[in-house]
Amino acid sequence: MAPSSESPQEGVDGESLSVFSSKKGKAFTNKRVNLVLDESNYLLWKQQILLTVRSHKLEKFLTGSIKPPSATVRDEDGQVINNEEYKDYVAQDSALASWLLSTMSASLLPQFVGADTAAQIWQTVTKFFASQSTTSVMNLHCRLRSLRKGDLGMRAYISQVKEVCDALAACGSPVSDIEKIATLLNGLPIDYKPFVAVITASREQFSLDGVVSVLVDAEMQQSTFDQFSGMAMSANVAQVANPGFNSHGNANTYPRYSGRQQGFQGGRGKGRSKFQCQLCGKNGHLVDRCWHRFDHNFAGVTAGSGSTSRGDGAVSGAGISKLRQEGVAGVYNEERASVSPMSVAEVSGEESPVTGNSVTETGACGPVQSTSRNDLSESVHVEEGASEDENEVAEDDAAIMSDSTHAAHSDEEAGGSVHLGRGSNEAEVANSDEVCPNPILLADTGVQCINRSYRFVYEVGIGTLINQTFSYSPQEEMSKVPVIDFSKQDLLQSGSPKWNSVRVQVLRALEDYGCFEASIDQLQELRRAVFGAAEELFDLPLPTKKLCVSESRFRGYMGTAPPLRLHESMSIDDAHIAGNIEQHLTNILWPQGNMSFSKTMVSFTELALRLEKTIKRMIWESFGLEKHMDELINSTNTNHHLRIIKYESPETSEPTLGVRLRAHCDMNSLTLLYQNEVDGLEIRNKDGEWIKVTPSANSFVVVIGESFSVWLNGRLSSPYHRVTMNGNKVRYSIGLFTSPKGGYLIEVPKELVDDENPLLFKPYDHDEFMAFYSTQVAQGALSVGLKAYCTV
Ligand SMILES: O=C(O)CCC(=O)C(=O)O
Ligand SMILES: [Fe+2]
Repeated sequence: MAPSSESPQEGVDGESLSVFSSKKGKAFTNKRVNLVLDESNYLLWKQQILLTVRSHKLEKFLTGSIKPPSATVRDEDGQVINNEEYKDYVAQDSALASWLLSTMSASLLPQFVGADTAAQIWQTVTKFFASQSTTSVMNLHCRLRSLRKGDLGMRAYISQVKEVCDALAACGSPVSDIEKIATLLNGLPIDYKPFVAVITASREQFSLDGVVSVLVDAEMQQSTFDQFSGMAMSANVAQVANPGFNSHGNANTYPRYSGRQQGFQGGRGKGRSKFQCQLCGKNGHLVDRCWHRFDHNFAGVTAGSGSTSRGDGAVSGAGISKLRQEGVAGVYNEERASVSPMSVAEVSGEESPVTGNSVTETGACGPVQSTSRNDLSESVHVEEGASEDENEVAEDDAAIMSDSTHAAHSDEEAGGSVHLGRGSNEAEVANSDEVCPNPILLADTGVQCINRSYRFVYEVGIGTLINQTFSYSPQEEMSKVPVIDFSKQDLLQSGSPKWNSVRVQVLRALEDYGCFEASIDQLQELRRAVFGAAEELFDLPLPTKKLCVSESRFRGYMGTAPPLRLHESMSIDDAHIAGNIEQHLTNILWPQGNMSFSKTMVSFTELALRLEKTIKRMIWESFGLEKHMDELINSTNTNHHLRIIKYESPETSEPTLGVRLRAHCDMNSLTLLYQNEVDGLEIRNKDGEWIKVTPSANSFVVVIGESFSVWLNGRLSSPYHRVTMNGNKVRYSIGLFTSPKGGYLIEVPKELVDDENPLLFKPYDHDEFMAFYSTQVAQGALSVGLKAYCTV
């Protein structure tokens, strides 16, 4: 006979009742939080408690909004009997109350004497900290106002601001995002003025995370620029391409430009929609730029998603499954899921969380003279300081002024060894008889981590998987650009196992680094001749070299300008066209002829071109764009620009010791670089660390450019790179830079657009963009980079 309540369902809803079972209560009391409440950590404690309690649907017990059922009920005979539901209620409430007390430090416990229910305890704790807070609210506000960055690192400074804001929130005096932004900006040194101006003058308000992102990048730029004596910080502004704003207030005059503020938040990958922070769950930034990260304890919370975040930055519960579902590549573990502080884990191949289209690390460096079309077609080298001679470029300013978009994302996957099976998609792989990748691996450290191959299969859904074993070691993976062997490329047939195997590696390398080393045996045979020719060229008298001029800016000879003579280059457009090298280079420099020079450079160009085509084809195939192949190949068949660069050995007294070519992204589609034995190229990885590229004698370094990234709707990103040199040897490098041909509209293939991956970029003409870009730069405006230029 089921007892009926004396006052049936009073204040008790069925759903809540369902958790009253003592069984569940028991499970709940076992739930541990890793933080003990003391005088200093109320906010963190409260977060954890609330999330845990909510996940058990017991919040009403805390707030007191649930009323206990009647203690007695009448049975069918009208006899008063004890109400089982009441007993359950008391059991549950007591379990919660005692659990709450167990999360408090002993010094606080006396405050709770007499508080018997969860609601009473909650009230007491809230009051206690509120009353404590009132005494300190004023102090905290004063402190907030007086915070200054000073010599603190940017992250430490942001952490301080956050701490005080959190303390204020804990005292019931929350600080709005606008106030937080104002505080952050207010405490910056004068050097950051240009950035502050950009943020405050932006038509669309920056989000807090956007500001954090800008500041973190600004600091990095600052340190890059510190290496250049006498360089005005304001010069950097020109690189802060925040759509919708420029120093002349006229960036939006360009008709196709949307003016939407997406600067500082662009990024790499599939689509804005998935660009979601793993910590706070908000869209538009990833965890490394999340305001919530800036706690001492790396606290963060995904309130909306119901995941619990702990003081050590752990993300658990729903957070884990969310990360896993989305293929986030941070190292995590079921029990103690921690996202590495520096891990800007790629959420399904997201676009750069860091700088998007806005902040470049390069920095503008003074006026650019030419504004004509075709002036710049790859990374744009900008002069610092006026050079008297049109053909002379201040050496360190072969500084590159590109619409740099940096992809600071980090896939920190620890390793294991994976054997890929066959299958056309994830499901097939899973059903395959062959070994299929496991989504979770156990790394050497014993920590579970995401298996990159699994994610790869899942995301790319490639048609045929190759039986291949990949082994991962985190150290190796993050410290060295991948090397891919193309030596048998002539034997490679699209679709052959060898081809597919290389293709997989290419895609992965580009996803992870935006570049790789392509080793190709044939290159070794050309090596001596190539660098002999380069030496011969730059050894020519200056007046002879200056004979090589071009209508295009940054073509022909660009020499060094005093006082620093550390960089010169010779460039030729359309190097792939038969006879161009001989006609426009050799015959000018050596009127008497120089067959061996021509032959060497032609052979080199041919080899590079073959490789370039192979790589492009592989990329398109990886994204299922085969049917566009002819069109795509055609559109990039021209505009192969060959540049031979000489980096003079540094002089020890030289103030800019180190950086020879500033950090930049290439704006063209693909760059192939070949260097002599003197290393110097560095690539910035997803963790923001510079890693040395030490290519072998038979390797090209292949770097993806912005244009390709746009074409692929943001699927791959162009990496920052730079050249640093400290030795006493001369460095030569030769680059083949491929750009889309002018007059051709680069349009994102419809295969790359769907609900998950909305169209990010409008069709654009590369030459038109370059003309627009160089005009902007010449005007000293904030440069709108390629992605901002054609963003939807
Ligand atoms: O010399 C090198 O290795 C890099 C050159 C480069 O990045 C460029 O010219 O865009
Ligand atoms: Fe470059």
